Amino acid sequence: MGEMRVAVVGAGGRMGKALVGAVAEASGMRLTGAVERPGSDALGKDAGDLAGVGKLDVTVTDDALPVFAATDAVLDFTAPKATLEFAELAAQARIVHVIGTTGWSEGEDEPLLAAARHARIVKSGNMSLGVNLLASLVRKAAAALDSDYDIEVLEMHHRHKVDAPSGTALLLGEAAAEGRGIDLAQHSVRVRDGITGERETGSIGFATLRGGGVIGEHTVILAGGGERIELTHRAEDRQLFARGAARAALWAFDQKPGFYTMADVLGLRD
Ligand SMILES: NC(=O)C1=CN([C@@H]2O[C@H](COP(=O)(O)OP(=O)(O)OC[C@H]3O[C@@H](n4cnc5c(N)ncnc54)[C@H](OP(=O)(O)O)[C@@H]3O)[C@@H](O)[C@H]2O)C=CC1
Ligand SMILES: O=C(O)C1=N[C@H](C(=O)O)C[C@H](O)C1
Repeated sequence: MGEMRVAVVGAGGRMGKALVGAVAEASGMRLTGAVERPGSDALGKDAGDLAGVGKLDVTVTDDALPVFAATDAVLDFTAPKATLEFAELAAQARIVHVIGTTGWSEGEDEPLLAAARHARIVKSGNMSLGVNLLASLVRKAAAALDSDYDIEVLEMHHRHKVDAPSGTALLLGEAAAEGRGIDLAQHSVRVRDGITGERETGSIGFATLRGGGVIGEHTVILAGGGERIELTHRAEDRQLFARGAARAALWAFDQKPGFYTMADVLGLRD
């Protein structure tokens, strides 16, 4: 194979710009398309200039169809509604669709399973090696410690983040639930307010902080009688996620159509 052709959707966003930078610096791929929504200020601009990495001769467009028809992979960190639309196009074009979008409501991402019959989808709430390794550690810790150890997931992000709990917090909560052999949806406590009553044994709690420019910080706490274990990841640069997405695209190119996660890409499935 020659260089892989890669397009970025949401190219004017925080992650979109980081993704354009990651594709530009990666070997084995080149940027061939950049998409934003109709009305965006980014339309008509050069994607490289917009990302601060110099001209790449790729103009940002709102017409996704021809972009998808002329690319091998799409990197998509946008919003759930947009990602579902892009998934249909990626399935029609039978290409790789790397999805970092978070903020999915219960069942909303199910159409992605149908799209994965034709596309190679890699979806994860966090594309970093560190968080996916952390998820393995959380699964092990939750399996090793019984429900005398209360599990809480704490996260902090920048003031612009629109969804909570973060995709990463949910991924870590899933890992804890898997370790415990329970269903997260049945045992999660996502908000506490007022007279909540005592903590229910075996529940998995979530707490959300928002402020400033924090890229992403997550701690899983296992609190027992007389001791507390805390497993923490701190992201210091968005490029971490963008490089992970580029790596996922290269990996997925050689796979059959299907639905994959970063644990598959990184060989971390236990
Ligand atoms: N999995 C991971 O590793 C990571 C995931 N994320 C997730 O990525 C997503 C984006 O985050 P972030 O970059 O900070 O957010 P931004 O709001 O900065 O970027 C999202 C971009 O997508 C654009 N967009 C929305 N709808 C469409 C559409 N229909 N067509 C084309 N473009 C569209 C937005 O345009 P406009 O602003 O004009 O609406 C915006 O430019 C979030 O869900 C976030 O949680 C973030 C970091 C890491
Ligand atoms: O919105 C963000 O910024 C991030 N979102 C992802 C999430 O919801 O977990 C990943 C990362 O923490 C940054």
